[in-house]
Amino acid sequence: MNTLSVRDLRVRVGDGRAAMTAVDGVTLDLPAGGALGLVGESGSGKSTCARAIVGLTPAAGGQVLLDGRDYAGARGRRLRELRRRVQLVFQDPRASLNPRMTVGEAIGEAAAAGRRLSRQARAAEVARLLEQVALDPAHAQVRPGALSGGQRQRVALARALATRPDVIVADEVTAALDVSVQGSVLNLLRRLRAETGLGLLVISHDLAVVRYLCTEIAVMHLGRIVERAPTPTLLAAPQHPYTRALIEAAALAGLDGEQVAEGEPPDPLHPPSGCRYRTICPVGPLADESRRICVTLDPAVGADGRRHRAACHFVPPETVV
Ligand SMILES: Nc1ncnc2c1ncn2[C@@H]1O[C@H](COP(=O)(O)OP(=O)(O)OP(=O)(O)O)[C@@H](O)[C@H]1O
Repeated sequence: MNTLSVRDLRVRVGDGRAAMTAVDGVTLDLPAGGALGLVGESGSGKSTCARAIVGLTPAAGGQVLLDGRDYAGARGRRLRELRRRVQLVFQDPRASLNPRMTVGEAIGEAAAAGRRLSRQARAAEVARLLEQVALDPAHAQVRPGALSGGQRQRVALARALATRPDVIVADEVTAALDVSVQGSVLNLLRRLRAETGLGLLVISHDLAVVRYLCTEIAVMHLGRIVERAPTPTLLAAPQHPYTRALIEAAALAGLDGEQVAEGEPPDPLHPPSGCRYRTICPVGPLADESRRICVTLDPAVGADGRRHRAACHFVPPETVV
């Protein structure tokens, strides 16, 4: 059974001439206790997707299902329930932790949301959560400004755990940290998942991060999922040219896929006309785009050598939802 299922999610951002579809029909499934990675270069729409899942950005269409119940467009009590069950942890905990609250107050407030806890029970819960993220319970007395980046991220995770969520959406949670502490936060996430049975949706531009944490990876490009497969399969036998480019770039950069090797990412406001993968397509650029022949192995679109349609997607066999 999937804890979290996202169906055909669409999100529009920006206004007027700058309006664009940042998330364009995304479908994802996170099994209970599973770990799914969402990778793609900067601007591909990963964070917008995460924000829409927890209702921070309105969806223009689609469903966000938790145990089969749709929370897309939820308000009031249902929105609070969604945000209790799906916790979003951001790249920069300074932005999400109130600098005026002590660590204990921030975690205690989350722990007490929606249930009655005595002062004593709240303090005990804060201490338990701090221990769970490998911080000394004495940290409850300090403010976030007195902590290191790695410690702050642990506090953000403790606060997320305080609501007893089914899923944590970890959006670039190690990107702002020193390399020396990135590993310990990744280990913590892995341990928490094993200990608590939490589902993890890991959002990162860094293939090494999702490879380490996730059993399955979905690749996002210009607002769409272009490929999804179990981690070893995706890394060993990528089907989509964009996935291949991402993996090649990661190999060049020591498995950090920040920049696809083919140059600048396309401008999402003005996506390429015709086939959006033509620059990385195995066929290569064609003078006359209307004559592009699809060489994918997917019998529905390419094995018979039919032409690409104007906005054709590369559809690798068996891997795309
Ligand atoms: N509120 C907004 N107003 C206008 N454009 C937006 C807004 N939010 C996101 N976008 C645009 O939507 C696209 C997707 O952005 P998003 O942050 O989701 O990508 P991302 O893959 O998470 O990249 P990054 O890792 O750099 O954050 C980008 O082109 C971005 O500029």
